[in-house]
Amino acid sequence: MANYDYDVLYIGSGHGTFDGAIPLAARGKKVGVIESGLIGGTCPNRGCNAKITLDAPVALTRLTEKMQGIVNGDLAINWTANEKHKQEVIEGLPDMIGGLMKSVNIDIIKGHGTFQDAHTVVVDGDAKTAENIVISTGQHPHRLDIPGTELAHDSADFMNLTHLPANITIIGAGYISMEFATIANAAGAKVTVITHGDKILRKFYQPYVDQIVADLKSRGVDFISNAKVTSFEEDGSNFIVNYDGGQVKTNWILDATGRVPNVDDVGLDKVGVDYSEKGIKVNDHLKTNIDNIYASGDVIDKDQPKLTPTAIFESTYLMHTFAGDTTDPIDYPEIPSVVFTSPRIAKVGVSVEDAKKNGLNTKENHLPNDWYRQVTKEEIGDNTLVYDKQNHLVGATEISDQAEDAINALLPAIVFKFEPAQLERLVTLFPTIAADAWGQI
Ligand SMILES: Cc1cc2nc3c(=O)[nH]c(=O)nc-3n(C[C@H](O)[C@H](O)[C@H](O)COP(=O)(O)OP(=O)(O)OC[C@H]3O[C@@H](n4cnc5c(N)ncnc54)[C@H](O)[C@@H]3O)c2cc1C
Ligand SMILES: NC(=O)c1ccc[n+]([C@@H]2O[C@H](COP(=O)([O-])OP(=O)(O)OC[C@H]3O[C@@H](n4cnc5c(N)ncnc54)[C@H](O)[C@@H]3O)[C@@H](O)[C@H]2O)c1
Repeated sequence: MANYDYDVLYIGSGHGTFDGAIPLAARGKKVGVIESGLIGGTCPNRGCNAKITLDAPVALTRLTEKMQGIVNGDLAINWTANEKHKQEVIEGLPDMIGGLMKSVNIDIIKGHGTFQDAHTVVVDGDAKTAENIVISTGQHPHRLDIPGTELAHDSADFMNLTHLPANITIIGAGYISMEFATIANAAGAKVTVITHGDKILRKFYQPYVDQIVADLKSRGVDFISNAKVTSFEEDGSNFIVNYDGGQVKTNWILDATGRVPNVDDVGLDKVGVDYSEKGIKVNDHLKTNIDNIYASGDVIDKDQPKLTPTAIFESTYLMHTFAGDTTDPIDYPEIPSVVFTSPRIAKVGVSVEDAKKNGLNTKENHLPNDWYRQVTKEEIGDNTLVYDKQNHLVGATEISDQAEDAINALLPAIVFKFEPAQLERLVTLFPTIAADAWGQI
């Protein structure tokens, strides 16, 4: 067998890599990780962790708003202090993740990796060879191809703002648009959202999305729908967003029109790896069309949501493959997703739409009728539970302040198809959101 530098070499150090690479190296495999940016990739440095830190005061102000009269006094978010706190929370993460890698003798190779051949990746002129290579290069923000596109900013720029612009215009109607519209509005910015269709958060249950949009509108967020943005212009120190039906003057533009897989500049054509604009094509073993080259995380062209838990599941699956634990194909469980608006919308499993199409039973609950949600005077809250013909819970979606935790609590029953007798043995703490999600309260 050829003498390679590594058993497994990963390009990229995000969740698509490190959750699997660390236990793999701990089991004695020689592992290398190439990273051109911050160790840990998007989620810790400019994604989930940063975003949820900025969101925490939003959730707090929403709670105190509802409790006015019981607690007195308005709260205001100090943006500059919030951004600084976010930075304090995340700035140690690359060293922490890098430290975990080094503790199991993973070589961290700083620089941009490109394939030279199927077993060789070159980083700044240095060739690194490996028996197996995992492409885990993630995605980057999509930018509108219009005049003045360079005047807009992306999600990372938003989270690094040390001062909040008075007026922000957001293009797009997905996760980033809705989460950042919520955060910016709560911190005092005038927010306008421009969408090219009339569907917001199109992958989430629309009656719940409508409630989020109505709430944001009541808080002063403007929505301009069915608008094709045609250009951005400078207007002194401000900007103009031109669209087919008019224009918006603004201090700051966020282009939130999606993310694009990092498939360029990796040398994929050189080694003949198949890919498209949706990402790298893999089989049910996460293997590309080249025998020893795999892919993991957001860069894969897949039906599963491009989220951190999916990337963790894939890197863990590849760890078991490379360690020799399994030759089975990957078997994805139901993967939950949540949009961290305030309130949140979360979901897992069979959607309400599919349930209705397929004649499955659905049970709708209006949560403000539930005493536990009355504790915090929750006003916006609904969930729909979906049951199969044998009465197993197979899907759930919820809009509420703690929808993410409610869905997490229901997850085991959905993934493992718990029987009623098993449910009886699940004794949850009381009173808690997990108990409430099960209808035990
Ligand atoms: C604003 C935002 C908020 C998000 N919030 C959530 C959330 O709340 N929950 C959730 O589950 N998901 C969230 N996500 C998605 C989540 O961040 C991604 O699904 C996850 O980070 C994917 O991990 P990955 O390892 O596939 O890619 P990444 O984390 O993007 O890692 C890829 C790494 O590869 C490196 N790289 C690329 N090309 C090369 C090369 N040629 N050589 C060397 N290195 C290279 C990059 O520098 C990067 O560090 C969010 C994303 C964004 C942008
Ligand atoms: N809570 C979370 O888990 C979370 C939060 C943020 C981001 N993410 C991840 O990051 C990804 C990227 O987020 P995102 O919000 O940028 O993408 P998205 O795919 O959720 O939304 C993109 C939006 O841009 C619109 N759009 C696309 N092209 C356009 C055009 N030419 N003009 C106008 N609008 C256009 C789409 O219709 C859509 O509304 C998500 O898909 C998700 O995988 C997850």
